[in-house]
Amino acid sequence: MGNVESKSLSGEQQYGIRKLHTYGDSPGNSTVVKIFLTGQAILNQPLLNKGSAFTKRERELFNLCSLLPYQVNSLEEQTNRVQEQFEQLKKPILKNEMMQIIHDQNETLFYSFVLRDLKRILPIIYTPTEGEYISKYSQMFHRPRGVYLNFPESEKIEHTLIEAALQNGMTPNDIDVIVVTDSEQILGIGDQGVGGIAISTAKLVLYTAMAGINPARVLPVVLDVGTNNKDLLEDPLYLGWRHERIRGNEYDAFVDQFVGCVRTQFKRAFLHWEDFGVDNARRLLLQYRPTMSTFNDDIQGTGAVTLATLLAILKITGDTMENQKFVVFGSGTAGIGIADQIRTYLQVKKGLSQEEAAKRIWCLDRPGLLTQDMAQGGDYRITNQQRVYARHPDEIKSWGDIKTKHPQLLDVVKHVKPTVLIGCSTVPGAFTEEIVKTMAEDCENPIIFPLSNPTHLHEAKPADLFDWTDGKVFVATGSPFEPVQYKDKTYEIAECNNSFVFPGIGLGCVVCRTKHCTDQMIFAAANAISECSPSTQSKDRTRSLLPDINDARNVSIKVATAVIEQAIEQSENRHELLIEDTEKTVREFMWEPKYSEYELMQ
Ligand SMILES: O=C([O-])CC(=O)C(=O)O
Ligand SMILES: [Mg+2]
Repeated sequence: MGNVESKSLSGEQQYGIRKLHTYGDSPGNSTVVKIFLTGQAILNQPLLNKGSAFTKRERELFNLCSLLPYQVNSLEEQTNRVQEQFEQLKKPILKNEMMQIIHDQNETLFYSFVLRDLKRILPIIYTPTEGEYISKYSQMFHRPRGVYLNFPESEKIEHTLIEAALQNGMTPNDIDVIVVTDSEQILGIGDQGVGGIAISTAKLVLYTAMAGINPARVLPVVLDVGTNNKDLLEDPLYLGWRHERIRGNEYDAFVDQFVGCVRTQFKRAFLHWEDFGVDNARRLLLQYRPTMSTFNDDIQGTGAVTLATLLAILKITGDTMENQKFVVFGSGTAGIGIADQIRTYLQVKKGLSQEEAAKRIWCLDRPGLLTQDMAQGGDYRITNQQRVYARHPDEIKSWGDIKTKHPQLLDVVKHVKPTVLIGCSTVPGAFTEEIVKTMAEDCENPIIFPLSNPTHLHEAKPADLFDWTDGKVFVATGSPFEPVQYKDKTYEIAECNNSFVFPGIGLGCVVCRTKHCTDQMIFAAANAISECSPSTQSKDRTRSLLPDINDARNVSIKVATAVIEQAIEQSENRHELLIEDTEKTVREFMWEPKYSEYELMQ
């Protein structure tokens, strides 16, 4: 990483406590930023570069006069230019590439454009286009972004992380959010090796855009522990460590070294886990959750936004969570994460026992319905987290006519008569017409969420779900979909993506410096989102079940406030805050894309 100045500084001063630039102590916008760099070096720092917006005074002060065209632009004018360039490109992947170039040149300008129409830009810089970019990472690579922690260089972990913070003009203690992936299960597209760095970057872009986390105070991290993706291993352009995935004790020690460094050096950071494989995601969360402020997006984020959408629907129908029968199709990280979130909600909020709560949830995976006899050996290895939902064989016997070894989705729908069907299977088209019609026969308001990502992996298309249920369905999807025209009405489709919830949860945890991220805090977040549902607020089913993405910043304020209030109630806050001031404190914490004034650091 880095340039000559930072290397010599950090060498002299053991990672260099002297910063190249300083934004002041406030996480929000600083009015004056002091900078040690001049000339080209300042233009090469995307967090500092203003491009054509450097004022004449700053051009003199920092030796920039001959390095920039004469005209001085405002941020608004620069954003208009980006807009024109963006409109000229037709293919989403090219737009994505263009956005990366802007991001690497000038972060303020990047966020100014992103926030102009977040709803339109999000599918370009996030799901689904970011998935395409990740799968082509080594071919499309222009320049590095983020922190690459490579297994063969494990002795450098601490140095690399601290150096990355300094590059941003921060000390480790200033870092608010770290997103880490090991890329084993990226979205629904599996093991992507080093390319997974781009999911960490994309999630952090959302923290900044949607929740105002200062972009200088974040670190995107990939743990490159090898890859089992044959195509990548055979690709001569592949940029990651060409080695099969490290497992077992060596893997655990590497992760532990990383987390240990976060805990000891990055004391204020909220650690967000993204797209780990099913065997590691929950295990690591459970291991580290008791001792730090940490969160797994695929388990808790996806679970929380699904819960928020369900709560919004139940507010419309007047029904209750404990009355529902849930079928979860696809029992990987996200599927079991959702099941767990629903179950824990029923336990904590509705007073059900674990057994009573789990009984309301039927989970299927590749072989079919998860059953207890499956757990006693056989051809499918059921995990401990899935075991909670495994059904008693007697229940299946009572169904009689099952032709396959394990009941399939249609059998389950026929016999269970679910009210909620959730897809996390990455099996496109798995919710067939027959299955959906069977469900709708016995159910007044079928709730169907095909959540697999990206778009081409959805279990059903929203338009078909309306057709097959005579318009009775409540739908939410994992990737964005166009509104559906059914009979004389147009229905907005809610994107039930964890992007609605993680930025606000992270913001809340960071503002009050919570010791842990508890289940109660996640329920508070889900409830806050359900209260912002346009459909619920207007009692109009054609409106989206989840808030408009362009309203994301306001939603994040509500979510963060709810999280902090819950944290205070549980004495989890390390930062003293008065409940009355919470929302104001949250707002003041938030960074906005606007230029600060620059002074020379002496
Ligand atoms: O990134 C997204 O769009 C949602 C998510 O976490 C996943 O699919 O793994
Ligand atoms: Mg994910």
